Amino acid sequence: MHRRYASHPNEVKQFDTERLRTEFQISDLFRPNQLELVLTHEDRFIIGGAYPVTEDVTLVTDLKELGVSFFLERRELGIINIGSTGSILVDGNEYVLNSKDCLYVGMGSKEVIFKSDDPANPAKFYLNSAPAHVKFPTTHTTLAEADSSALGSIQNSNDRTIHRFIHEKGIQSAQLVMGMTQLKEGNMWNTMPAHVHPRRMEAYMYFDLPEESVVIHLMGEPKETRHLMMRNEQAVISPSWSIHSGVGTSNYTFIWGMAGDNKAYADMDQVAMKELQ
Ligand SMILES: O=C(O)C(=O)C[C@H](O)C(=O)CO
Ligand SMILES: [Zn+2]
Repeated sequence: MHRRYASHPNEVKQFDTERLRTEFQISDLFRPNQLELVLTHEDRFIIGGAYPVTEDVTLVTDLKELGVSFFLERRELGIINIGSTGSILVDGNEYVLNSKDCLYVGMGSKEVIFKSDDPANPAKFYLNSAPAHVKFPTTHTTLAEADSSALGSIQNSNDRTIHRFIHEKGIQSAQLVMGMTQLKEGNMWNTMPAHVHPRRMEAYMYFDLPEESVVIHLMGEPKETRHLMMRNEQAVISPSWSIHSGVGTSNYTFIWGMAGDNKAYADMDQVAMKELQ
């Protein structure tokens, strides 16, 4: 498991591009037949990828890092499949996930195994995990069953659909909140006007982005913004004090995951456009 440390906004002001990428950007989440995990000290959130192609992938890590006897002993897990159909075995129970389905796995689940239906069209499982203090049932939600709403407009280049999977009024969790935003063709902006939520950290993972395209991700305090060039299937950590917004050279989809003091998706402190610098 890789590790990222928490940061102070005054320190981040001094970072050059390379340091910003080292601290906040996560590349190479999906390696064939591997599990990749990054633990950030921002709310001890874990961002990961499980990519079973010709072999199954099991949720295992160096447990010394977590101080427990199995991964989900004191944690919960959210999974969204960004590939083709696959399945997840949770303590022997099989859940079939089509593209863009979500599975929540509750605290206490001992064995989690990721499988692809077809090695020629493998599943790709994106993972978010947060510490948990209570067990909630393992729950599968399809994209059609998500709590979805339209946001933005073509005039503002941000006509998009927000799909909420794990949140206050959806799949129940201890603190994990997770969903996905799809931008319609010809729309490039996400989360502008920007916001912060000092109650929760957040991670974005951009995908469905053509190879030659980038998303210019904006982070930092509203009056001290920085940017990162994001490519397909890369994630970015957003500390609770940072905005998180982006503009692509084409449309794209991204998964957002949060952890912190509440699970209220709408609890955001909006930043007025004139405030941004
Ligand atoms: O496009 C958007 O706007 C988003 O998807 C916003 C994220 O869901 C978010 O930042 C939630 O706090
Ligand atoms: Zn946010």
